[in-house]
Amino acid sequence: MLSYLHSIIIFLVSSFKFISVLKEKFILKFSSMGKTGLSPLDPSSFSRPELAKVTNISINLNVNFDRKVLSGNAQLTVEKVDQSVEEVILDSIKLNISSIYDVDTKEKLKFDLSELVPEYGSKLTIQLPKEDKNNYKIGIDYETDPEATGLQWLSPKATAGKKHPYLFSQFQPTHARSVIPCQDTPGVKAPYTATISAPQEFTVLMSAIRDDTKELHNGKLSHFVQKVPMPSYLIALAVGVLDSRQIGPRSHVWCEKEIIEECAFEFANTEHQLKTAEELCGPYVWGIYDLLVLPPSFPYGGMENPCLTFVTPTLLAGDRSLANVIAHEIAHSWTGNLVTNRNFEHFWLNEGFTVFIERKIKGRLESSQSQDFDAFTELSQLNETINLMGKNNPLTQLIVDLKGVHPDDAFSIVPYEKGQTFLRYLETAVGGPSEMEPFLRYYFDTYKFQSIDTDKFKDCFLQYFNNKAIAIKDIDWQKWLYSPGMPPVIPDYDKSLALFCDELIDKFSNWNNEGPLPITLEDKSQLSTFQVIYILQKLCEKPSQQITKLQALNNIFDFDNVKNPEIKFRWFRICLKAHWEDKIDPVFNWINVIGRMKFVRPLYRDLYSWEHTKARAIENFKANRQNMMHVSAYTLAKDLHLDE
Ligand SMILES: CC/C=C\C/C=C\C[C@@H](O)/C=C/C=C/C=C\[C@@H](O)CCCC(=O)O
Ligand SMILES: [Zn+2]
Repeated sequence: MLSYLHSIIIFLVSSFKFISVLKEKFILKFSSMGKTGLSPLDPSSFSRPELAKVTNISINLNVNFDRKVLSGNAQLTVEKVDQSVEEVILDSIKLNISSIYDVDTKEKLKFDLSELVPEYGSKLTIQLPKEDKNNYKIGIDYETDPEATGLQWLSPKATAGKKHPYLFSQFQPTHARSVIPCQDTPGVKAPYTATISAPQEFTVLMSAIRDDTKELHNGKLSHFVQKVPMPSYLIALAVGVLDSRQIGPRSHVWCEKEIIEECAFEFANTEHQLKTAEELCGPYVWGIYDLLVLPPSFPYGGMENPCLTFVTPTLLAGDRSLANVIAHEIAHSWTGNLVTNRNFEHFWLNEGFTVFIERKIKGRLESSQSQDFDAFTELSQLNETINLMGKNNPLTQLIVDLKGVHPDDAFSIVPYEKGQTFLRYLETAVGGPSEMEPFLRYYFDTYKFQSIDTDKFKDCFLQYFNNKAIAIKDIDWQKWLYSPGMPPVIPDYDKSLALFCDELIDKFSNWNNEGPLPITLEDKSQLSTFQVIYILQKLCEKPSQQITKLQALNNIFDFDNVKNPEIKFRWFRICLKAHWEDKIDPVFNWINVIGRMKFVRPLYRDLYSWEHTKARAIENFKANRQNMMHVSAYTLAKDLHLDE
């Protein structure tokens, strides 16, 4: 009787398991997220790589500056993962597709382009050739829309040279689909090749190794190869009249000729940073590490496009003080580019790790005090951001739910700073850098060329440190990963570089505006750029200051004429908070030139929240939005409540 019962139980359990597996397979295969058709594995993509996946991308495109379009074709190698499927699903936004075919047989293939879902694009379903084989080569002839969200077409007047147009891309998070029909999810990695034809005088650069350039009678063809599999968001393209200068054994800096000297000087330490990163992380697999300094409208500080980091010219402080952004982009060569977040819900795996490594590079090249000082300063910025977003806002969690939320709307410094704080906490728990750094190399080696989620990292960490059961047993993973607001534990950072700054801030705050300002030129001469930034950051977070006090501070620091954008930005914010009318025009002049959202968005928000400048801010945005990249115009419209 007992054994009979036992058999029934085993039968029920295994049937239950079998049904669950079937159910899971069924759900993965047929479910779509509501009416949108977005993937259950990546809420920002229509693609279903778990059924049929793209394993290679090859593009042939012609650059037409007059029409602002790229036209040509993409050839995708597709592998069936589930042998029963008959189609492959891709992402696209406003691609004008003329034909889809089997590259080997030239047979036309049926396809269906779904209705456009704003910001996500259209699901492109392609019927695979009937022939049963492992790999299919699908050709797609198409051209991009002049408003492609991943491209910025600049008129000559928006460049330094003022003579030639310029084109650059920014594909992260989901804009590759506006240029290439592809599985636009970081869960899919593929090598790529590209042949780009452009007018003769232009240089074409991509996030790949350029292996050939052919002069044609009416232009030139540039050919690129990226052998390392990478996600679509790392494909990048720039076309401009460019100059270059070698800055290291594997590095050139590219930019317009007007700023080549400045760029070569500013980024002269790139090879030191690369070597330090390799000591920390392991071999650099991408061959070359070039930098492209873009025109000022580029929306981010830097973008880690493999082989060719894109950077904003706002890093050109003249004193190499902002080179930490280069350390950040170099660190991405491992964190993000080699080991990649499976979808953008796990973006902290890309960015938290990158900031953590960036600061370690700084620690080794400068000092552990400056490494901690950066973390401490940014903690203050994190606090400001979380207050703005709301302490209970689910988007302040490390792992976020992006169902129905576009990644461009979720972006903030939270995954960066809360992520690095978590890693610092883990490092302390396991016994410090001498324990954590070998683990990091093990982690990169274990997951190189893969896309992973947080569970994979957690498993790897727990398995690696299983000999430290007592040390790691109190880690509250749930709280760190899923609770909103500030990090649950703030590390005990070295604050020695903050002490003198805090003294000066107190002196300034306690000064009643009578007698001389108790901060002198001698005090100023003792401060590093980062200490000045820290002081201004703290003043930004305080209630508004009296304009006369700010004038006195300006007499010492000459903030009005400072070149460093990190200083200028915080100074402008303090001035706007004080309702200092003289500063309104300089602020508008600045935000009409630079496009880096880190600076432009808070300044627009400040202008909007001051009744006196609100209407002008809206009017100014409307007049300039056509000169902005899609992501900037899209997010600013929301900041200014114009999307309601
Ligand atoms: C929780 C966040 C969820 C999703 C965000 C995913 C992608 C964010 C997307 O909007 C693209 C980000 C691109 C970032 C590129 C560079 C940044 O590191 C720059 C940081 C700011 C700056 O320095 O200007
Ligand atoms: Zn980054």
